Amino acid sequence: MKSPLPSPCPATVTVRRNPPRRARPTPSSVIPLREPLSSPSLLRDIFATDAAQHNPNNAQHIKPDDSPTTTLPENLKVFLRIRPPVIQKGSRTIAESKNAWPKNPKSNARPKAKKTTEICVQANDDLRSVTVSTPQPLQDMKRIKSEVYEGFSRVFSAESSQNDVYEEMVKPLVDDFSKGISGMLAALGPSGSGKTHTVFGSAREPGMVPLALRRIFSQDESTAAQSSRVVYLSMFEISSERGKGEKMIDLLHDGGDVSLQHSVLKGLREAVVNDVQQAESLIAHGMLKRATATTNSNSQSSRSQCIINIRWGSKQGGEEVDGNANSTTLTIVDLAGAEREKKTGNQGARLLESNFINNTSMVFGQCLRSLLEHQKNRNKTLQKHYKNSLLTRYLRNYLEGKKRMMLILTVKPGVEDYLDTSFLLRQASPFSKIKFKTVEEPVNLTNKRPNQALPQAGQLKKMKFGSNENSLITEGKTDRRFPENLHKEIPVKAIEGSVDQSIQDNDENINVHALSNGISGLGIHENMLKGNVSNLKVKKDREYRIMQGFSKALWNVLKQYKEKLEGVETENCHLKENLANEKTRSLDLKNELTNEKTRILDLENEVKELKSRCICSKPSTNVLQVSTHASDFDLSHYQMTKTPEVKSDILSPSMRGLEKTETEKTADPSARDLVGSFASCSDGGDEQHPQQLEDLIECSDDTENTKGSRDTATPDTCFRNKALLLLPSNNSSPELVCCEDMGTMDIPCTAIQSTFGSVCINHKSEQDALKIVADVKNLESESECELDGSCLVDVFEYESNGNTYDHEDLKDAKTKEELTQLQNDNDTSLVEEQSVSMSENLHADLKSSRSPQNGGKCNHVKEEESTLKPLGSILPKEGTDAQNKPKSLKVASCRNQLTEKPRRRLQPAASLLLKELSMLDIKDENDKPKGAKAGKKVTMDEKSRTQGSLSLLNLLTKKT
Ligand SMILES: Nc1ncnc2c1ncn2[C@@H]1O[C@H](COP(=O)(O)OP(=O)(O)OP(=O)(O)O)[C@@H](O)[C@H]1O
Repeated sequence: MKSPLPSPCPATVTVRRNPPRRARPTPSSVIPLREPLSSPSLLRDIFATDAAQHNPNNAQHIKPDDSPTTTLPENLKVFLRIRPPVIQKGSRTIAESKNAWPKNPKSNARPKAKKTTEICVQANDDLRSVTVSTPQPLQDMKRIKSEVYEGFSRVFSAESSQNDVYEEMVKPLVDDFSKGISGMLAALGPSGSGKTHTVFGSAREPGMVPLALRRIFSQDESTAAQSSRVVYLSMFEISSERGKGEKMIDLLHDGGDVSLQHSVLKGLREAVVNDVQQAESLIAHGMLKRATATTNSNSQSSRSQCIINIRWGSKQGGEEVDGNANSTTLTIVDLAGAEREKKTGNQGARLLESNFINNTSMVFGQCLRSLLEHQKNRNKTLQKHYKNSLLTRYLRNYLEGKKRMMLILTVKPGVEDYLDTSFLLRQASPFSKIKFKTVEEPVNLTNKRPNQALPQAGQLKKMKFGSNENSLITEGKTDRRFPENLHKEIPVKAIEGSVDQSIQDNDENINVHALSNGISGLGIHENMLKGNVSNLKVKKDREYRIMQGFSKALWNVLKQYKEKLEGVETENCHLKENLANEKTRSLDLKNELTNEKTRILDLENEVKELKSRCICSKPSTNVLQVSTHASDFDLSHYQMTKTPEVKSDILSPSMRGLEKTETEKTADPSARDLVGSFASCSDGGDEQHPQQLEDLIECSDDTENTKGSRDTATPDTCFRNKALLLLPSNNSSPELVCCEDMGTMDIPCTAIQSTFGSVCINHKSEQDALKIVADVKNLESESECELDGSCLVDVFEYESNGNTYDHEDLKDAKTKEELTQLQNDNDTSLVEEQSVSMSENLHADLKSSRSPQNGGKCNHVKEEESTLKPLGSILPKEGTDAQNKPKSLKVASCRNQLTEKPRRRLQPAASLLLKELSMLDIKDENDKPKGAKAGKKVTMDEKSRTQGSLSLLNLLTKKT
């Protein structure tokens, strides 16, 4: 029945998966290829075994000593079985027809068998590897022609019989089981691949379970120890509970729900099996109860994981004596087959079942993968995947490599099953590298291990003599039936008390004889009591050691905790101290903060007080008098009346902007329009000078630094609220020049104090300013004072302080005579000195400010040119001969300042002095007119001069 493999694709390759191991296989993993066993050969083997067991000297299978055996590490054996392909034959397949096990009556429907001729899996000649050919449609996509999976202990082809599988796979397991080594065989594979067929088989082709039972019983019957051994059989399934939880059902006994608690099955009853027939009938009974259903893949698909346990027991005096849960067990697991939803088309409850099945298969695989990775790299922790399903929890010891297990993978060879097959092989073939290092205690078939077979002291109370039928497993221990009179607890207690006393006294020789005498009436054999006593002693001793170890461990743990506690307490103390310090610090800081706040408040109050004082006093300082000439603008004509300190401080920076070389001066006609915004403070008093000085310096510096960019910039804000009144010395029209556009400038007031008195002018527009100028000029013309040809201009800067100044006050301005009167009141000598020093300072400043760095040009002036307006263009000209008709003006501060403060005496004095200077006509001295007339005039003038003015004149004359 060979089906042709698909033709190889030239563009594809063959991939070798899981290549053969380099290490030599362990002897136990080498399974000699044998011919299928015939009945005679089986019998021969059985007889050989029996002979060995009969002959006490032949220890081939039975170990004489009771010591635990540590087996060498061996690899997990992974077998692969390829089931025959499904060939449609009527409504039944050939394979199905062979399966003669009783079917679950609930599932009668049969899926449509697909007719298939193409196969994708084929066992290789070495019988240890398999080649999986990629179906033609998938070859181009996967670019793999075929995959070779290696490392199997044996690959069973579709032609292999159940006996072949048994001989190669299960027989060694059963043999080891007979030796007292537990083992487990699990069948894995997709749905319908033949797991159940392999495990249980059919009447015609019995599977591994019946074959193993036959083997076991055939051995048991032929041994001399027949009377001392009992085979217990249990069978249960783990299925999904409506897709939510998992439940365990005892398949051999009706209505028995089983639960797993701490690796111990509760509620599972074992059946004592005496012969093969009984065992097979029990299995058949369990199979009928097993949950199955019809799916697209399998007409009788298992919907649960089925576990069969075959356990060795012992008999004493013709009655079975329970061992314990650790007794040798052979476990065979038939997992439900993984399903693809697409393929099975499951829905509803079936789909939930399918999810559960797939999940269990997945967890099973995860456990083994984790074990493999852990063994490959010990640094990788062994993941506890086993917790994720009931089956893996139950099989934990096997899945963690503590007990020996085998795997049989079943696959379907059809092309349509390629995906399932290749997936399973890829996942499971590496499991063959898993190693087991099992520690097993061999079964003493000749009853040489009474401690395992005999009941323990604690169980004696429960022991009841009874029939050797089914026994109920409770917490892993089987109840035994003892005679009723054993319920008399006095002898039992006497035994226990005696043993306890002996252990306490460390008395090795327990008076078993006395004990046996004490209970001789019960008919219990002395040997049995001896065994029990020694067993009890060992147990007590073990418990004592365990408790000792436990108490030591507990003591160490407590010690560590105590140390930790002490450390924590010390740390706590430190933290508390730190906290206290921090609290103190925070309090100090709070106090400091409060003090600072108080200080700030005090300072604020002080500032307020000072401000209020400043507003009240409003001294009009920094009045600059500038003398200019219409034809030749010369800074030397500018003079200023101001205290020397303030003048030098404030004017110097501003004057720097006025630097200009002589050539440029003449070349630049705008020089005559120069507005020296020699700003000064009028309301800050002496305390505010520094700030304003800074502002001025800033302006000047900025101008120097950003010379280019300032051309297009807005006027310097430093000169906001500043107005300049220029009266040229050539008696041309006075010019009012503002630093900013008067139309937009928000000037609350401008106060101009003329030399004839104090005037306060409130104007908000250019027109107002012009009016003021006109008014001042009128006043001058009306006055009888002599004009000396020089032009006195005061530059006044004010700041809005809320005061209002009435324009009409200008009319109340005092006449020049009144001013002169005031001037006379002043200390003329002081005035003269100050005037001289200021004049000198001014000259010095101007000279120093004319540096070639800025080409002698006044940057500030340049900036302001666009916004400054020559007064000549907006004021009517009153005269053309400036030399003959000099005019004098003064800009004054607010009225309220004048009322509070005495009038400035320096200004009139300075004006007078300047007037005198102008009258001197120093220039004319060089070409002094000859004659008595001229000399006479001079003499007359000299007479009218004061002593101070004379000295000043002398000084100036010397200078010039
Ligand atoms: N090696 C084989 N020889 C003959 N028939 C086989 C073989 N393997 C499987 N079959 C048949 O194939 C059908 C499905 O097999 P089986 O029920 O054992 O699959 P399964 O893997 O247990 O499926 P599921 O996981 O769904 O229970 C059965 O009718 C069985 O008789």
